[in-house]
Amino acid sequence: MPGITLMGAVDWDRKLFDSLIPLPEGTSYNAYLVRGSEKTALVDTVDPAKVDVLMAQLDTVQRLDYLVAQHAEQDHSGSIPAVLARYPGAVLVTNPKAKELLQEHLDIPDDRFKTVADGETLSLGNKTLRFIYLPWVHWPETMGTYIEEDHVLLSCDFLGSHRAQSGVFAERHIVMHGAKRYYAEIMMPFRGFIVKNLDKLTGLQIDMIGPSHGPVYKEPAFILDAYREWAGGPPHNKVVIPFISMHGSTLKMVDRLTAALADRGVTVERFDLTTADLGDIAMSLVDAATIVIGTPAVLTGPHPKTIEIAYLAGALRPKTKFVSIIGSFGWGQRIIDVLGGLIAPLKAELLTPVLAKGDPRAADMQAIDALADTIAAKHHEAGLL
Ligand SMILES: Cc1cc2nc3c(=O)[nH]c(=O)nc-3n(C[C@H](O)[C@H](O)[C@H](O)COP(=O)(O)O)c2cc1C
Repeated sequence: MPGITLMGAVDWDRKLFDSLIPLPEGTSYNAYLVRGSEKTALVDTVDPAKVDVLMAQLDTVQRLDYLVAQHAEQDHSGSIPAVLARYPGAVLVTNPKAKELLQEHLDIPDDRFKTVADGETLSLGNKTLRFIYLPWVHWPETMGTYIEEDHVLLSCDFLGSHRAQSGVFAERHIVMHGAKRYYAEIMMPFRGFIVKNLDKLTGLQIDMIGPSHGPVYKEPAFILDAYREWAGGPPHNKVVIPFISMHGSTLKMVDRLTAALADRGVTVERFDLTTADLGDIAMSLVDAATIVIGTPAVLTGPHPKTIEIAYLAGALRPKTKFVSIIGSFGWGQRIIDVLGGLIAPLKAELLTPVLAKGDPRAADMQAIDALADTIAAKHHEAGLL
């Protein structure tokens, strides 16, 4: 797009995001240079680990009038101090909440800031930046920048993807995996805000979307539609079973439940927590109607690997309607108390758990079949099956 240049850094080698979720396709930190007839603005910077890449790109930019900070998180804001030091006359443009966070995180002096209101515009001459607050996608201060003359939306983390690639633009079938993984980990807890922010964008003509991670969308409709479905659509006729088994008893119950659900027309996605990728589990949770956690008793409670996943599910708050727990114990346990508390934020209905003492017997397997019956009936009642 004339006058708008993608800058920033592609991070092919980063292994984890938030020191938690694996990045099988890498990621990128996008900055955008917008040159108007009178002024030049840079929108966002890069993770400090890549500051040299951005600085080399800026060798072609003699004068920078504005540096726009859409988001105070360090993977976009961490190189702001270096850019401000290079351009002593540049004004840091952001919203009041982001200013507060930037000062707390990066100690930027007060006199470098200009704060903007929701909807306020900033003229660069023949290009006008309109700032659109997009709160809670995924911090309280996040905002986007709409370039009015070009109908381009720089959407911040909203609508982004974890994907490193050599080209600028997104290909739908290639980007969707990284976009859904990104949504699941970063955006899903804020589903209500996502729907509101999508509504806020509906009046705008948007011909192109430049997110802060991953490739640029030349045909933005598909990512907007995907977000609408992920955040606001109904869950699918699907049960996610994250499980672990030390000696095989819980595994037998998981196998039985998988088969019984398949017989009843319910899709199952299983994750053995000894090897499963947290990002894959998070993606699977996006549209799961039901979660069943499988665990043996370990040191009174559930296996620690299932504690992590129950906590994560509770924190990510997918649109899950039903939950249950299956597993095996030896002599005494508090599995339901512990896991039940962790998944409580889901506000899902707890279907009667099945815990076998030792190796599961016929009665335990019948209880598993009954759980499958209940799940199928619940999905049917909810109009999913
Ligand atoms: C390290 C360890 C700790 C255990 N702690 C408990 C416990 O606190 N309470 C209990 O009822 N069973 C406990 N057990 C027994 C297992 O829960 C039991 O053997 C169960 O059947 C194992 O299921 P699995 O075959 O799916 O691993 C423990 C087993 C192991 C190996």
